[in-house]
Amino acid sequence: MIVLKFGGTSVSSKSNLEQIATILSAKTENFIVVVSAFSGITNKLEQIANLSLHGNHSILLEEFRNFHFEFIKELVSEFHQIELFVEVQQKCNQLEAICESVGTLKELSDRTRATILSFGESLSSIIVQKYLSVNTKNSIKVNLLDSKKIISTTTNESKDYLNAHLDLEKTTRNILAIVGVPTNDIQNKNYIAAGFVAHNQKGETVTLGRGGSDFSAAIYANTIDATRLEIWSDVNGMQSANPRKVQATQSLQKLSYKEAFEMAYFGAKVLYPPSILPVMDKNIPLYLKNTFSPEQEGTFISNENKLTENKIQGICSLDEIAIITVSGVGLAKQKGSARRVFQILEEANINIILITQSSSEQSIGIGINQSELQNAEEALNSAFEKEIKRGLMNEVKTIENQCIVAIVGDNMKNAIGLAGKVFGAIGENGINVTAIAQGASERNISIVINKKDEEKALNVIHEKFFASTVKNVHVFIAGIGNVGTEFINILFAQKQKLIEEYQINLKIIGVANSKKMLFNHSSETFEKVEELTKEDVLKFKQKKENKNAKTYSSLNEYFQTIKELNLRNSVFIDNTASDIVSEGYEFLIKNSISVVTCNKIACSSEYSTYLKLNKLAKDRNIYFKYETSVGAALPILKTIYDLRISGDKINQIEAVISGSLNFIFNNYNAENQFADVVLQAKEEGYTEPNPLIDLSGLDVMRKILILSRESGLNKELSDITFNSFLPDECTNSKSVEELFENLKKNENHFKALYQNAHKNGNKLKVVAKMEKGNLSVALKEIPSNSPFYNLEGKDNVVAINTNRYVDEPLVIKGAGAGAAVTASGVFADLMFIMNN
Ligand SMILES: NC(=O)C1=CN([C@@H]2O[C@H](COP(=O)(O)OP(=O)(O)OC[C@H]3O[C@@H](n4cnc5c(N)ncnc54)[C@H](OP(=O)(O)O)[C@@H]3O)[C@@H](O)[C@H]2O)C=CC1
Ligand SMILES: N[C@@H](CC=O)C(=O)O
Repeated sequence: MIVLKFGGTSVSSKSNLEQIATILSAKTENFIVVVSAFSGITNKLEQIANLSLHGNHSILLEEFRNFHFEFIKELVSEFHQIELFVEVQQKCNQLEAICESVGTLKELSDRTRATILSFGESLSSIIVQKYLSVNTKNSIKVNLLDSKKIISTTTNESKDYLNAHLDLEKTTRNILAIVGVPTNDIQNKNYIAAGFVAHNQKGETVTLGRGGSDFSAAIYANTIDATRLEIWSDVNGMQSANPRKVQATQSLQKLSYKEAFEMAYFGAKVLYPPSILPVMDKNIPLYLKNTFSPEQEGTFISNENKLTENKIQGICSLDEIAIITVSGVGLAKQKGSARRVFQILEEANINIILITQSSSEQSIGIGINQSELQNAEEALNSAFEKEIKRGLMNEVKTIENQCIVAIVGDNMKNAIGLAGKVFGAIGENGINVTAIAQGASERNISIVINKKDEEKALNVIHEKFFASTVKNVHVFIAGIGNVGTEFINILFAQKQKLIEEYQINLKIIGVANSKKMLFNHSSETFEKVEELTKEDVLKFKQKKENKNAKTYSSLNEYFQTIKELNLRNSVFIDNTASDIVSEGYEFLIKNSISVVTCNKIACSSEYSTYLKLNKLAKDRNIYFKYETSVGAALPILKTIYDLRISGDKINQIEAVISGSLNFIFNNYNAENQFADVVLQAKEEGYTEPNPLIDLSGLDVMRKILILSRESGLNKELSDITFNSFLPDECTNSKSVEELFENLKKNENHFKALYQNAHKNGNKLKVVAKMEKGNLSVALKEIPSNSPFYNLEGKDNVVAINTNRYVDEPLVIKGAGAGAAVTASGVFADLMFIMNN
């Protein structure tokens, strides 16, 4: 014989009941069907109970009656309706009488509440029984078992009416007396029973707790030694996490009883935790199935705890948690002190969800429901009043608005490094851990964190442990000019491939330019943001109308929004040349948002800033990446890092590291004008937004400064020796237009520089040097025998001498400017972060 339980949603429409009839008629064994109240009915009964205290229950009671009447009309023919109408009317009369007395006495005890709540299942079981026996397609005769009479509990204390304790022995006798000892013969004796309801020793109606219909079904299964228990709901079994909070969850095909218990206890609503024990007791296989997709495998729960290779089976959470800490020297080495704490809480009727104790024994952390915090605090402070006065104990400390994230899996036991991986993942995302608990079984690691980080933590851990889960990366961009646009092109060109081959989904969540920011949000509060499409971003770049594009008063608004969105795996990309943007890095990194930048300003400002940003990122286990700040996508910083980490020492660097200046001096000749060549370099995207930054030598100075710092020197811009090749008039230009005017005016100066070099058979190049701890930048005439002489177009070259590269330098050479190559370097930095 088998037991099946159908939840509220499964029994709440005619088509659903047809589905149930089809499922039942396919069964080859006799069965007991346990049903919940129709969807929403138990909540309605709760409201009726509460309103009856003030005599205001009539309208809802009428709704309750009408709902059942209407549903009956929909389900069965007129001939069968009368009988059911009478049943409903009788029950409603009883219910009304109870509510009236509650109103008169102005007293609503748990005993009365339990009776009121029991009407939902009482009616659903009668109505479903009728439907099953008279529906034309799959008529099934089922006998009604009166759960209220046959499920016995030991309850007689007032607080247990709503959460009664099962008397299994008595219940078994009661059930077997009716059902008989099941045999393998098909006797065509099937039953239906109300879930949730039972009676106590005094014969009063009690309930088995919200979700108790699962428990009822498990009790029936236990008592009749069922060959299986099937719990049918509207989801495909137990999921690896709550699909409302975690994207791309997976159905768990196999779980052990203990794993299922942990998952259910920590919030997996698909199964009421107490239901596990009765089936585990008799090793009865438990199936969680979807009424609306019966062909889906669902979840199979059994005694076997090595069913899957998964180290982690699921991740779940409980919110509305508070942590209360009892501490003081009086706790240490005092036998029974922990017992006293727990006893005080038990006497105050407070449920303890989690416990941690420091090994010094001087503090005990206890996780409880936030709603019980005040009572718990008062109870403990008053019980320990004397000890607190004597300084042996501290007043209890409380932390509110917490949640517990629980990671569950039998195979976590002895899985080395697993906890490290979990804490690494959440730490990298800036999530602070308030408390940790792990049972000796190692089946559950519980982490207490701030409630605001709940979804972030669940998703981060889920993405880390479920291989087929696509990891979402949330990208925030500043700047969609030359480099920024190419970056967008690369990202969208690669997006699908990254999802399919690398399980990484790059989502652009925000973009900003010098005046506006854009997020794809539907409410004013930015509560839910969706990713931006390529079209959104390009329209924003073109400054086309978009109701979501917001003019900010300061870029801090953008930074603040990024922080408040609190999305996991957040990366900020700076594709600007703005100091306002680079000033925000510290804030972002402090909030565990990695930064990728091609903007050189931060790393070439004060040494202390450069150091601080790198240290902050390292401390938070996140990334600050700026490979493209020197030589665009050429792997220069990476090479220096690799050399140094392997114990080498950078002794000298000689480099041409301005793509624009190399291009300009390669293309400037006797025939053309200097200003025109500079304009061409600008138009081709090699110069800085303001070419004066290149021509003044500042760009090259910033780069050699960054190289020196990466090589281990503590240098400032003011330490660099530099002789400008620009006439003062050009250097003092106040705008890009004025610069070009001044370049034209000073054409003779540039021609003279060119002709001098040309006459000597040399080429002009701006060379940066780090030698014996000194930095210099200079425009030089390069003779034809120099390796730099043939450096074409916008190319860069960096020659590095080290302890290992002594006679011949290590040389890195290639395109050192250009929007496309730079964007590819920015993208590579982003991928580096994702892959690490
Ligand atoms: N081009 C190259 O070869 C290389 C460039 N780089 C670096 O790339 C960076 C970008 O260069 P490029 O794309 O040519 O520059 P662009 O001038 O083409 O684009 C700059 C972008 O930054 C935006 N911006 C400016 N100020 C701010 C601000 N305060 N807040 C937000 N956004 C702002 C601009 O917005 P708006 O339109 O509103 O002005 C624009 O979208 C520079 O730092 C450069 O040094 C690095 C290596 C090589
Ligand atoms: N303006 C720069 C571009 C890259 O940093 C250059 O000319 O090299």
